[in-house]
Amino acid sequence: MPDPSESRAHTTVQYSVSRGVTVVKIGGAALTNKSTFETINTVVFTEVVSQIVQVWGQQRGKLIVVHGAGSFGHFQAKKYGVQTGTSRWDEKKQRNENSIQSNTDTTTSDLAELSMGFCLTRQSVTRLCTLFVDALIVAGIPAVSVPVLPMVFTCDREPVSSRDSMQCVNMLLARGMLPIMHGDAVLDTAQFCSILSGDTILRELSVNKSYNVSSVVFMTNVLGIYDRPPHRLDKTNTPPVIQVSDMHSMSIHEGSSSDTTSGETIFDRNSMTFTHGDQSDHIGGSPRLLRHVTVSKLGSKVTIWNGHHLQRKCSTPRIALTDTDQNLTNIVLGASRDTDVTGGMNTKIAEARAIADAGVPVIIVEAGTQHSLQALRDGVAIVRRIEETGGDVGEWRGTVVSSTDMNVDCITDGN
Ligand SMILES: Nc1ncnc2c1ncn2[C@@H]1O[C@H](COP(=O)(O)OP(=O)(O)OP(=O)(O)O)[C@@H](O)[C@H]1O
Ligand SMILES: C=C(C)CCOP(=O)(O)O
Repeated sequence: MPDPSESRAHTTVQYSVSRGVTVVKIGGAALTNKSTFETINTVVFTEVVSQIVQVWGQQRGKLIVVHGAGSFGHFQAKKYGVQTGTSRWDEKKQRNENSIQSNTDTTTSDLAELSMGFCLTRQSVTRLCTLFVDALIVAGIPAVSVPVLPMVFTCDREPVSSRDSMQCVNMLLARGMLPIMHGDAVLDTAQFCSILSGDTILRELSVNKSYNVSSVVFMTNVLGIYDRPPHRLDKTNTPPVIQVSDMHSMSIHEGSSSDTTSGETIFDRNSMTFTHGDQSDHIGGSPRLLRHVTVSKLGSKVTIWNGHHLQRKCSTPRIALTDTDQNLTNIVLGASRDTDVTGGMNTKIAEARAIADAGVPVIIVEAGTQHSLQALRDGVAIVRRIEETGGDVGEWRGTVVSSTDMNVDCITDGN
């Protein structure tokens, strides 16, 4: 899409994006108190804003921020089934296909209800976005909320966006402004509406060739990916177990029946490698933080079935695992919260894998910490160091997901 204002000579400063753009997702688990309806985690929220202010001089024109929903949006989406849209009725119809009962009236009122759920979900996440953007503006950052609704729609929950549709984000970067996007309710061509997770927006931005994305940072409420759920909540939920040591394909079964996006995941051990952190990463001798997850495009034969009842194949995201560390036998992913409609850590790892597959290194780090500040300042340097030292990054704590097919040195650094 041509930009009329770009074709005229003007005196506006054009910010260079030669170094590459950093796309950061601030997870809802960090920004909000996820278990209490529409509440902010003020400590982390304030620290996140402060860290953006600290890096702004260096990152102006090279930073895109996406935030998650946390205790905003998920509750409404769950209540009204926005994530599954009309597909749940199609499923029901299929199951009852021998029934002669007409359901036209039900469908009309159900659609009205679903529409209302769509509106309420959007309003809720917009409220969080307004709080976040307001805080950034008060702190002196030219933050601009960019809704995904007109840019991205989904087809069977898979995002569809054109290169041009995201042109506006590039124009904001070039003008030295900070685009703020967020997970949202979007229109779906097959099932009326759907939910687009902030995690998936990061994948869209990274694989969309309109952007020169050099690194992606997922900030959440834990240090990174652990070999088992780091929180008590997850342990009570019958977590799925991935048998990485198994010679054959492995399967996991999600524990929570109310999570609308969880299902069965099959992992192929031939294309992901894990490197553990050192002993200091052990918390009370239990969960171990993974420092480096290596993704290989080769042999990544993986399938995810979305939804317990749908049993339908989805082309992405795809995850694959390989164990080269003899100490590691199981990776356990906690079932996502009952109120969470976007799949929790499972979705994050799947999207991180897809992004790494596209050649962009990913960092998963705890928001509002010295580790997130370091990742914001120079994520590529962290990835390089991990690649070069095999996992030794000194005091830094987090998980790097990168591709074995990717030469990190090739990522341009204009400075
Ligand atoms: N093996 C694991 N390693 C790390 N975290 C895990 C693991 N299994 C489950 N988790 C949970 O995943 C949660 C983070 O995922 P979640 O999707 O809630 O984060 P978010 O992206 O910050 O939130 P939102 O989706 O609302 O934006 C953590 O709180 C952690 O307890
Ligand atoms: C509207 C919703 C629920 C968006 C979900 O986005 P996420 O929290 O980034 O997964």
